[in-house]
Amino acid sequence: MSARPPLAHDVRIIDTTLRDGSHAMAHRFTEAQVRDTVRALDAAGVEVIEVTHGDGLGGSSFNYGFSHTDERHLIAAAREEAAQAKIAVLLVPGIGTVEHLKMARDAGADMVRVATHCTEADVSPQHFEAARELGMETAGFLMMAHRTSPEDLAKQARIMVDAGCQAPYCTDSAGALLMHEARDRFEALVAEVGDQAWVGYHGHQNLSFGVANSVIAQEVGVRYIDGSLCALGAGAGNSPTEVLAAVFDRLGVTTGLDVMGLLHAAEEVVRPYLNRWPKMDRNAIVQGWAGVYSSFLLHAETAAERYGVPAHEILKRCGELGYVGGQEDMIIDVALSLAADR
Ligand SMILES: CC[C@H](O)CC(=O)C(=O)O
Ligand SMILES: [Mn+2]
Repeated sequence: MSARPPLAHDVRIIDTTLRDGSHAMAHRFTEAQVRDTVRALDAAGVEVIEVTHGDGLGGSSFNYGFSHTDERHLIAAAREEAAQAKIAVLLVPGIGTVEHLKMARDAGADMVRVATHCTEADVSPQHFEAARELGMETAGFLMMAHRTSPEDLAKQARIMVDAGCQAPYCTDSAGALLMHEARDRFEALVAEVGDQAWVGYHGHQNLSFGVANSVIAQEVGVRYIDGSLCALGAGAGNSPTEVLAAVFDRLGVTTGLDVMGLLHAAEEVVRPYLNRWPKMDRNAIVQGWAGVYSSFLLHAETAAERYGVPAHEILKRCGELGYVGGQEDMIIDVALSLAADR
């Protein structure tokens, strides 16, 4: 177990525009976009900025999509631009390795978020151990958190915390958690590890609950909350950082964020480079409704075009079949079988 870092404010907002947003950008971030975005987030008081391929370190591949610019360069560029913010990277064991983590540390990353499916935390301990040896802050994503019970999620968080995770997250990868379902999971995590670690929440907007669930999270003791400028992220995107800042300010919950600075960052820095602004369209809503991994969206849209079947049908079928992150190749299988049925 590792001591958790002190909190500077009531909640610590972690911005993932440059990591989860990579999914929505088809992993095409340029160095200039990363530099401009980090400068704006840093100036607005964001304490932690995540920069990695959408699928984490080592994600640039045929299966997940090739990055425009090598993530080592993007991490190093982010480090140069950030005056006060820490730079975080994401690592999914099996996609990224300890070698990738060392590379990220050398490039200037201060924190790693190790992400596993919500029932598979036992693949994470060696990565937490390596991160602590490298002197990095740690957090752990329990992805697709709707797919297990609050009690089991808490047991999985315990595995991560015992391995050196300072902040296990309820990660609503499908944007599927209704408010009472989110609350039950937050409460279970806080009860299990809240005296040793910070509990985190990472939301997606597929059913529009990212911000509402963030408010519930803060109320019941969650202290790390994720957002993205312009909601830039997979599916319908993440809880917008600029909205989180405004809402918490109205609630009198301190974040250390400058609302006007974030609105500038969203409107003047991020919006001009968006090819698509994540939104609650039919495909994204089906993801939240059927509990489908948000990162499947672009893959399903590509398969839909290639095989002539609607993306929302592909996504619905992926939900029925219970596919999880890492099974992106099955999307083609589903599209082929739907095409054959026609
Ligand atoms: C690594 C994949 C994934 O995008 C992590 C995440 O943001 C989520 O599960 O929501
Ligand atoms: Mn996400």
